[in-house]
Amino acid sequence: MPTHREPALRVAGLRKAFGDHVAADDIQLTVPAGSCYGLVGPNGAGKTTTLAMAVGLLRPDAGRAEIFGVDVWSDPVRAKGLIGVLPDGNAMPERLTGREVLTYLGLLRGLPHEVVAERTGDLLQVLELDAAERTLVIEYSTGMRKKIGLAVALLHAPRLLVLDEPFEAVDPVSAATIRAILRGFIGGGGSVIISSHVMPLVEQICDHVGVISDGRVVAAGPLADVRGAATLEDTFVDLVGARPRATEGLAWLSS
Ligand SMILES: Nc1ncnc2c1ncn2[C@@H]1O[C@H](COP(=O)(O)OP(=O)(O)OP(=O)(O)O)[C@@H](O)[C@H]1O
Repeated sequence: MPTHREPALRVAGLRKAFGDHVAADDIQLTVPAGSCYGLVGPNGAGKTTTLAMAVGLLRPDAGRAEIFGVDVWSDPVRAKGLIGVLPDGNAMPERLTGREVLTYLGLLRGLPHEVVAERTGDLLQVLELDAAERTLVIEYSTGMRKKIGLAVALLHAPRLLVLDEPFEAVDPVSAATIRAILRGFIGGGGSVIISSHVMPLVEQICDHVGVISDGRVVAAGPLADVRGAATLEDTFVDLVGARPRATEGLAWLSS
């Protein structure tokens, strides 16, 4: 039986290879309940692969993942009921309006009609998607897609939000709205994991951080412990190895 003392997410020994390429290798992460956890790493480091395995979207070659103590792979229905996921790429019904998407997915999750209607109205308003009431998702901008994805993730009032690049392609005003929603969610007892490349943002909203490089966790823990006296950006570059490329190779750019 899960208890409040269980971590929001615990993964151990997670591994995934695509052909010869090991995208995630022996990943260990613990996300304390009530925390905002930033998963950072360079392009192709394995963040999306790790999160997809952690939430039951991608079957690992080895290892386990637990949400509040519930095993994602042996008890998927219970585990998935505890989480709201904003996946990378975000596939969703496209020929529906935002309101229709939320209504459809809310009813599919078994929420009562009046609850779906109330929450849908609230989410569209708070995320400022209500002005695009007649717009189909297929016509949404990338930032609007992130926002409707976040609304879908929040709709069933999960205990843990897992958000892959929630701020990518989102304008500063919408980013501030999303940050406020996440703060409110954590203030209400929720837990959040976000993957991001934007270190100042992770530093601003996260209290824990995990750094992934080449499919491995190279640092993890409370933000203050991981970054020490430096900025997260500097720590990150130190940990993953700065690889500045000589610009002489682009000499043709100089006039
Ligand atoms: N379905 C797949 N088939 C083959 N290779 C894959 C697949 N998914 C991911 N990979 C590879 O696994 C590695 C890790 O990818 P992943 O998307 O997890 O990285 P990431 O840290 O999320 O990167 P980014 O920040 O660029 O989104 C990359 O080398 C990627 O090319």
